Amino acid sequence: MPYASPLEARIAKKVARASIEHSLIEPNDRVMVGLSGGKDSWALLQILDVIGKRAPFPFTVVAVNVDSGYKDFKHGVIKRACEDRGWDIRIEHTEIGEVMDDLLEANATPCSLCARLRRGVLYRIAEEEGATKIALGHHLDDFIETLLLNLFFGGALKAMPARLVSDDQRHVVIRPLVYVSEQEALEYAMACELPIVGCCCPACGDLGLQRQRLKRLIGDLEREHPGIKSSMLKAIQNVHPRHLLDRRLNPLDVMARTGHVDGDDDGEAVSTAAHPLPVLRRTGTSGADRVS
Ligand SMILES: Nc1ncnc2c1ncn2[C@@H]1O[C@H](COP(=O)(O)OP(=O)(O)OP(=O)(O)O)[C@@H](O)[C@H]1O
Repeated sequence: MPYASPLEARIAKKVARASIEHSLIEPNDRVMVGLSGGKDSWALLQILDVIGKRAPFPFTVVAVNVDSGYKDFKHGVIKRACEDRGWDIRIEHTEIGEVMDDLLEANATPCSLCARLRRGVLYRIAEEEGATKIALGHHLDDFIETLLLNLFFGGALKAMPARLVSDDQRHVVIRPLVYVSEQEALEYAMACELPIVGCCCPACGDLGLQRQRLKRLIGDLEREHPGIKSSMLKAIQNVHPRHLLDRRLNPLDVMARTGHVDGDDDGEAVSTAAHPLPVLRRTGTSGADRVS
C-alpha cells in the first residue's frame, strides 16, 4: 500500500526505527494514544493508523482524550474527527482544571502539575482499556529541549525515555515520535487535515520562559550550524559514562552506587514535588463520549 506522501513515508520510517530500537510497539500490543487534540498527538495517532495497516504483526490502537474540564474545550471536534476516520476514541471528563485552580499560586506555570495529574488518569484508563502501552506525542525537539533544560536549569544530564516502565511495573509509556521533528509533526497533522485544538487552560500554549528561551537558542544555532539538532540526538544515543563525573557510574565506587534510585522519573525538567497529588474523581465517561 503506497504512503500518502513522502512526508508520511519519512515519518513512518522514523517511527518504525524507534519502535525496533526501543521495543516500543510489539506483537498484539493494545496501544493507548494520549490524544490532546494538539498537532503532535494527532500526528502520532495518524501515523500509528498508517503503520498498523502495514506492520508485519498485529496491534490495535485506542485514543484517549483527558478533558480537563475547561468550558470551551472542543472535545466534540476531537471525537468527530476520530469517528470520521474509524478510530476508537474515548473522552474522559475530569476535574483537573478545577484542582489546578485550587493548588496553584496565581503566577505559577501549571503545565508540569497538569501533566502529572493527567498521567494518573491515563494510567487508570490504560487498565480499564486493557492497554499494554501508553503512547505520548513527544517528538525530537521535546527530547532535545528537555535535555538542555535539565542541563542548564536542573543540574542533571538527562532527556526523556523513549520507553518507560512505571515504578509499579504496571504501565509502559512509549514515545514513538522520538526521531520525528516538531516541524514534521506539524506539517503532517496539517496535511492530514486533523483539527488542532488547544486545551483551553489559562496557560494554554505558554511554554514557560526557560523552554521558550531554549527553543530560540536551538533554532538560532540550527540556522547557523545546520545539523546541531541531529548531533544532540546522536549525543543522547552515544553516552560515555567514564567521561562524566557521576561517581555512581564508576563500577569501583560501590558506596556511591548504593542509594541511587532512578524511580519513575520521566525526565520532566521542572520539579513539581511541592504539590501533593490529589486523588481525581471521575466526572463521567458517558456512553455518548465513547465510540468504537
Ligand atoms: N488532554 C490530554 N489527553 C490525553 N493525552 C494528552 C493530553 N494532553 C497531553 N497529552 C499527551 O501528552 C503529550 C505531551 O503533552 P504536552 O502538553 O507536552 O503536549 P504537546 O507537546 O503540545 O503535544 P500535542 O501537540 O500532542 O498537544 C501529548 O503529545 C499527548 O500524547
